[in-house]
Amino acid sequence: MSKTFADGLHTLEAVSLEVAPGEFIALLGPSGCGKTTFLRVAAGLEPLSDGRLTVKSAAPDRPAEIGYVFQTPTLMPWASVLANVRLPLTLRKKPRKSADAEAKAALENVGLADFAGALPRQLSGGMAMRASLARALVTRPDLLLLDEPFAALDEMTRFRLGDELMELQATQKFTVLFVTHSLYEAAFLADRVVVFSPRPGRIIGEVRNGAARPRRPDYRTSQPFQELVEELRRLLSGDAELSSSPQNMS
Ligand SMILES: Nc1ncnc2c1ncn2[C@@H]1O[C@H](COP(=O)(O)OP(=O)(O)OP(=O)(O)O)[C@@H](O)[C@H]1O
Repeated sequence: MSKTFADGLHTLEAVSLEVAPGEFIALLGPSGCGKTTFLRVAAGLEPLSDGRLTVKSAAPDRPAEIGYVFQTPTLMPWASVLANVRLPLTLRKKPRKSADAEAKAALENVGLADFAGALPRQLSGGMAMRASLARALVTRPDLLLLDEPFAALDEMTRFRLGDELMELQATQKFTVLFVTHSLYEAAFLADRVVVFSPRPGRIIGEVRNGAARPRRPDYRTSQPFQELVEELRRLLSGDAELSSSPQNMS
């Protein structure tokens, strides 16, 4: 698929990617190469200029369900955490009682069961991101799109949320497209890291990580992990804007 915006900006060029159900894909690339645009196209928020993109549903009787997590949690500040997480179900006209039950279960899955009645401003950054994740998962999506979800968080919280995301995916089996600037985060989380060129974004390579998932935190200090990061660094070398310093390790 390719994407050129109305103002003529050619953003994605002949991107071809096939993703298997349950696969965890990390998208890496220099700033402005079109990673967010790629997610927006996948979510149906942005039309394509050329080519096609299909998201298949796991169930034959309904269209594919897609969840989207943004870099900032984008919670409604006036509504409780429960109401925020319930929102996608409310928009689907799900009866209140079952919507509440499902939203509570989603909050429990992300460790926020005790904060259902809290307002977003009462949450830490990591907790707000957990609530955002619960809101995206409450519809049980086939495909979860995450756009640098942990970028604004401190390093320990990034580590913890990465571990938790991996656990959630292991039990709920959704497919993931995860945009990040951190090669460490990509190498830790993904089955496959797809690397984009500078704009117009093309796929210039991909690195597979066959380590069993969910990976334990100590995988981050293992030799295979370090080698994978090096391979990614080599693939990206020359991309000055790509952050690859150890403090971004996740
Ligand atoms: N609606 C739009 N109209 C015109 N240009 C746009 C639009 N949305 C994004 N762009 C441009 O497309 C290019 C790619 O943007 P995009 O946000 O997809 O890149 P990115 O790889 O996610 O960047 P970053 O890593 O900095 O978040 C940028 O130059 C951006 O300004």
